Amino acid sequence: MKLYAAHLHAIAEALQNIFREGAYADREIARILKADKRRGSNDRAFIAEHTYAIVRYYRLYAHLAGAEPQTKAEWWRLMGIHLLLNGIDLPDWREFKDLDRSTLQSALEEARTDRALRESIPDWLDVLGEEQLGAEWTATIAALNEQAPVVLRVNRLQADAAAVTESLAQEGIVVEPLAGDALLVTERKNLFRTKAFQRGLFEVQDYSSQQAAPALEVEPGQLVVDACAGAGGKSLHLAALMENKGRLLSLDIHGWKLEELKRRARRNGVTNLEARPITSTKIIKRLTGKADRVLLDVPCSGLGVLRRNPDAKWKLSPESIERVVQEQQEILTNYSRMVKPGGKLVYATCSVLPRENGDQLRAFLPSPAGEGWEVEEERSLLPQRDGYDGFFISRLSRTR
Ligand SMILES: C[S@@+](CC[C@H](N)C(=O)[O-])C[C@H]1O[C@@H](n2cnc3c(N)ncnc32)[C@H](O)[C@@H]1O
Repeated sequence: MKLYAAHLHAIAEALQNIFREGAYADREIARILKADKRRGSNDRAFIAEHTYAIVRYYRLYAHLAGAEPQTKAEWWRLMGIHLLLNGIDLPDWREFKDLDRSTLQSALEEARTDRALRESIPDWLDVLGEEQLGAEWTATIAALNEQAPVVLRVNRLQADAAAVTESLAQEGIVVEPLAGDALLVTERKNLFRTKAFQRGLFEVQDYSSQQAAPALEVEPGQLVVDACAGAGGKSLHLAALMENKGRLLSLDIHGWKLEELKRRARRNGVTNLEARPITSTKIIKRLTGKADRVLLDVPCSGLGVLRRNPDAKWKLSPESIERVVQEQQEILTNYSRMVKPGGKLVYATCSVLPRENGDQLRAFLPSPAGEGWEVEEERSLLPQRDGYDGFFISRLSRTR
């Protein structure tokens, strides 16, 4: 494989911004790719793939390099280590002069005996993961370091699986049916430029995440509240399941996320959705006892989606997890009031930690707010077992 210095410059710049300036990996990679319009799709794929891979294995590579990179030359050395360990021969450039594959391989063998180092995660996270998941943690964290499969959800308001498959095939993109409305993309391509995407025939959504909206068992005509709607991945799915009938209220504390949701709703042909920012407790109070269904896709550590956001492991801390656990309990306590007797609620996270998942239900049920509630279903999806993002989906019903 021929290496281009311009690509490595771009990767080094992205890494510097992610690790030293606190940039989010996905946004930084998008920015870097946009900055030079002359690049072809292979160049873009190379830059994105290797930047993500280095973010994923940053701790391990820094260990092998002997220090955390600060200068440009040190970032080049780290990239050299990554490329060599992935079987890519290095050109005779001065930045790579003292790197040798067999020396690196033996250092790697030694490092691999330490799980936190091998999986490139902070020590505190390794301790927490084992405490929370026991023997399952080793396989879970290894699976979370793999590349995520790309999955689509057919937008049933405007198409069916056959129409999406056919439209994508015309643009050279092959998909395979999974279950439900999910299609697996077998080759990485820019899906957002396709006609089918622009016409709102599908959304890109992980298979695990696609299980959340159906779990709420919505019916056309109901009043459904998506209380942590964000940019609306699950709201769009709920609208499709409601067949655009009834009322879907999409709430979030961040109005700017709802602006994105509205754009997506228009593209998806959704007509029964109202997006409202939560600016005070009034909106929740007014809905007390009114909703047939409430989805709580709560903020979480994101530990189930490390495949997609590998930089999260460097941005999380024990304190940030504590804070989010507190917020989740508050949201469950306050927002469950919106459900009417006989109604249902789904509590979901993209975390693998029981602390953010089942434990939250166990804390809620005996509390005053949990009176009259029952758990109907609880599912923990794990990447090594189920093949997709780590997710937790539970359905509760309000009996009185
Ligand atoms: C996991 S994300 C939601 C993702 C979204 N449901 C989707 O499918 O695309 C959690 C969302 O909760 C929002 N949030 C955080 N605290 C909140 C609160 N107290 N009330 C409502 N939304 C909140 C965040 O802004 C974020 O958009």
